[in-house]
Amino acid sequence: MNLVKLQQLAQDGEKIAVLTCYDASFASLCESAGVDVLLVGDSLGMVLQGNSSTLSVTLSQMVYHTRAVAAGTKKAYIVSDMPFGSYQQSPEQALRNASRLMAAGAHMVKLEGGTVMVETVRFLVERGIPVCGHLGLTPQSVHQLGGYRVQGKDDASAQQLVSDAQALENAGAGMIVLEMLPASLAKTITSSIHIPTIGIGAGVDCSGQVLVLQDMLGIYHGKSPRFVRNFMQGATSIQEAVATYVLAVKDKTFPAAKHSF
Ligand SMILES: Nc1nc(=O)c2c([nH]1)NC[C@@H]1CN(c3ccc(C(=O)N[C@@H](CCC(=O)O)C(=O)O)cc3)CN21
Ligand SMILES: CC(C)C(=O)C(=O)O
Ligand SMILES: [Mg+2]
Repeated sequence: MNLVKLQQLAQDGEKIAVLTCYDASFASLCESAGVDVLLVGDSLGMVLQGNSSTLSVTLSQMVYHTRAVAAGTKKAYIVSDMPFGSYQQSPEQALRNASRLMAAGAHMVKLEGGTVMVETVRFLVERGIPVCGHLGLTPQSVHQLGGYRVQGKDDASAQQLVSDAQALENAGAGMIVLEMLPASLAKTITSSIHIPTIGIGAGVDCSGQVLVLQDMLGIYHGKSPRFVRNFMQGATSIQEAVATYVLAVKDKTFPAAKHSF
């Protein structure tokens, strides 16, 4: 998989199946089950480390898990989260730290934020590092947002999110994650830009979907958000559950209305 192919899939209306992945064994399994993109997410701070937010995740931890995922795959496209504090200071800081993730095997880095990140996104992209944006519920801002809540519910914030997405695309972003937005707004954003949108709690009309692997296998220790479906129900193996997820994303049966806002 590569970015040109991902953008082609989106243009052709074929949905992109993404899962988070933190290690080589699951990376290999997800790849053989047909997952298009593996996201080494900073959600590992909650899922692997048991913290209540992603804020404590370090760059060296992201490098370690990126290496593991890269070692377990041959063809999957690997996107790695830039952790909290590793890119907000300056474009130069972001380049230095994104380079470590790329050297560890990432094909693209993801960072949270809209218009404020435009200069940084352009700086990275012009220097050869593909960048994924992340809008809506941006978990690294949880203490500012007041919890893991749906975003973009009023007209002003919805308008801001549309212009943030356009600004990220203009800056050279190759893809954008949309997290916990009303399905109608995610649809509007997706049709307002030309790069793929990957939704999580953002309805079925994004170009693709992402879930945390442990959530969709029903093995996360915390309470599952509403947008999660347990794909182990009815499956006889993890491999089959992941393959069912890929099919459900491709045929647009996931997410259903009950997983959306
Ligand atoms: N295991 C896991 N899954 C995730 O999807 C995830 C992480 N960790 N860590 C990083 C962020 C945090 N996310 C979260 C965390 C909690 C809710 C949650 O509790 N949602 C409730 C309340 C919704 C509301 O009040 O509006 C829900 O029912 O969806 C949602 C997203 C999404 N990401
Ligand atoms: C949930 C996805 C989008 C993420 O950013 C993560 O896993 O950290
Ligand atoms: Mg993340």
